[in-house]
Amino acid sequence: MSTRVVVKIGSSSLTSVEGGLSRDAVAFYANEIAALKRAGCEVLLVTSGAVAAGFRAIGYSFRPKLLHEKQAAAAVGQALLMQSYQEAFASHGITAAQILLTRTDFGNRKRMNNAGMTIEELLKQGSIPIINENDTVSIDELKFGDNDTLSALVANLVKARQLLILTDMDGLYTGDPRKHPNAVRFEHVEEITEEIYSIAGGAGSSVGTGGMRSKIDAAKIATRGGVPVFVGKVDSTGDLQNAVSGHGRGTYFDTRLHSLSMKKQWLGFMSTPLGFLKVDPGAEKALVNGGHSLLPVGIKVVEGHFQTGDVVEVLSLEGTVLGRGIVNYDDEQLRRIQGMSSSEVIQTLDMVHRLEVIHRDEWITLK
Ligand SMILES: Nc1ncnc2c1ncn2[C@@H]1O[C@H](COP(=O)(O)OP(=O)(O)O)[C@@H](O)[C@H]1O
Ligand SMILES: N[C@@H](CCC(=O)OP(=O)(O)O)C(=O)O
Repeated sequence: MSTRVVVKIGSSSLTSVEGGLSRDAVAFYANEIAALKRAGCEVLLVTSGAVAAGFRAIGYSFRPKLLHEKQAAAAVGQALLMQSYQEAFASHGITAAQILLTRTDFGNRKRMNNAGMTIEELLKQGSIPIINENDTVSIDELKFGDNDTLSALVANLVKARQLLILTDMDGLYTGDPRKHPNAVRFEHVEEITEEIYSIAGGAGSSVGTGGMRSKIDAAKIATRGGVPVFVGKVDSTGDLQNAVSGHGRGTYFDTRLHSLSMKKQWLGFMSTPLGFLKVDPGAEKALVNGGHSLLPVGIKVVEGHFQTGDVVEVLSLEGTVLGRGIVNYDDEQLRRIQGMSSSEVIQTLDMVHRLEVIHRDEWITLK
């Protein structure tokens, strides 16, 4: 069986000193990926670089800061980026395919399955799927924000054997090495704890977005879905193969012993919550530590408009996200019964299908 890997290349690894797209960098990564394919791997590429490739061509002298300028630059740059990849891969006899996705594509199972089937066919034909965020339509809640999260969702979708997030830093350090020269690198991270989050900072360069923090977010999504992750640097011939075989210059994140089902992955990382519930400490404990369902009695605040069967996010009274679940009531019913005991609920509503607001089987803890 061939090894299926997802490689994510960030803007910081693709830009020249002047801030534009580096064709040499594109050619280098195409060489590395072609070598991997020759060694029997199926490779998917998630790449940033559209803004970098397009901002000069559209007429800006600097990388734009405003959202609509970035989107316009990305629209010009995406075509140039693909042209570069197409040329680079063609020299290895590999056909490049473009796939543009947004967060809502993952929130909708049909669209997600369609993306999955297209990718499978491309891989079967030996092409390389090249994926970027669809910047034209991606704003605010539609946005992944950075391609790290996108790469993790893609890795889970295609059940990759490994996700390799390539960046300008050779892994996760105990602090951002740009600010803390004595910081030490982690070779392995077994579990992504609060402490790991606290040491991961934002983007180090003017071209990257999200920094190490968004890579940790991505590693969490992928490892919970059963895909191990490498975050590090690939800048010499053979580095990518070394990274795949466990000898890369970077940090390896291990998978959780029990990975989440696709249903729970969807619930936790791909769905779009239509409402928010704030719960008291008793309900928080029951949901997060006790493995229990959420009952009306623990609900303090109901926000948003949702129907039975929609996804809602549950927060503590202080606003910490505890998790997500599929709700058994619409928002109007829930406003009437919030804080009530089960017997009060039965007296209040004409018909009660299920007493639990969220059943434990339809819940994922995110805290
Ligand atoms: N604890 C840390 N360890 C390593 N790098 C860190 C850390 N905290 C923040 N960073 C920064 O994250 C940057 C990589 O993220 P980013 O600039 O978004 O790159 P990319 O464009 O590849 O996604 C590094 O250049 C580094 O300055
Ligand atoms: N979709 C945007 C990239 C967003 C971005 O900068 O991501 P990254 O460099 O991976 O942190 C582009 O192609 O320019």
